[in-house]
Amino acid sequence: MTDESEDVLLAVTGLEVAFDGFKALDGVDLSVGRGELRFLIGPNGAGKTTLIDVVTGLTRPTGGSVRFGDEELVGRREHEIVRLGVGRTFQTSVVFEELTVLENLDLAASFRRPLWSLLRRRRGVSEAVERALETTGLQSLASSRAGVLSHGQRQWLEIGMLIAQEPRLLLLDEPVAGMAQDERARTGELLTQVARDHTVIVVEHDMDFLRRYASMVTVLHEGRVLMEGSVEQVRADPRVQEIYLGRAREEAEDAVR
Ligand SMILES: Nc1ncnc2c1ncn2[C@@H]1O[C@H](COP(=O)(O)OP(=O)(O)OP(=O)(O)O)[C@@H](O)[C@H]1O
Repeated sequence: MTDESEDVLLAVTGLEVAFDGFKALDGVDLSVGRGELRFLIGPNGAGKTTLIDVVTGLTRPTGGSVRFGDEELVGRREHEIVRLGVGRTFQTSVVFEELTVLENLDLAASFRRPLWSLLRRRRGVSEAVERALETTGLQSLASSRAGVLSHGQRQWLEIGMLIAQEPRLLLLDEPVAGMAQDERARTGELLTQVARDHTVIVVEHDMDFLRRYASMVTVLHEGRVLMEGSVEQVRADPRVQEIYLGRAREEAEDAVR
């Protein structure tokens, strides 16, 4: 999927991040094509969140480059990167509980709106918000307070808030963590749907979820890309079985079978 002729949206090259001499990222190369749904896996401390933090401008790398289309992202500030069309979710929620679902979406959409359009009196729901409501299936909850949503609905709202900002690239950090089985399935469908119009990178550990919804997987280990491939290739790789699952191979094979 990532041969050189492909239309690449995100090209990470030789990325390095050091924290007090410890290399959290140690020469990461990663190329993600337009419209791809890419899964990123790796054991605790592999550098997944650090990679997302660098792409979104939260952490400054000590070396390397992050190209997003024609733009270099390294050296840019977080809000500039959002404006260029990169959106992310955090492991902690950013939803305002006292506001309704619709108000949360509207507020999120306003982050990318130019100032003049915020000052202008707006009527009704913007197209971007309408689309986000529809995609996430939250229409019937539009006027409910976000505080009453279930864990899954809240995650969908957060994804909706990203969509409302009309990004070209979405980075999602463990979107199904803590979800019940039916919510996971709904989230998998949602990601598949979102990936029809966006490029999506998802950090996710759950092998069962990957088996169902992932096509291309990148495995990070100790700050480097260990391998890339289909879910089947990744599952079959003995290095992944050993390091990713962090146990004896025999035990790991049972776990991913
Ligand atoms: N601000 C920081 N200061 C010092 N060390 C850090 C900092 N942020 C991350 N690290 C270290 O960098 C390494 C990579 O961390 P990171 O959070 O990116 O891993 P991860 O793959 O996202 O892991 P997890 O699955 O546990 O979230 C870890 O060893 C972590 O302790």
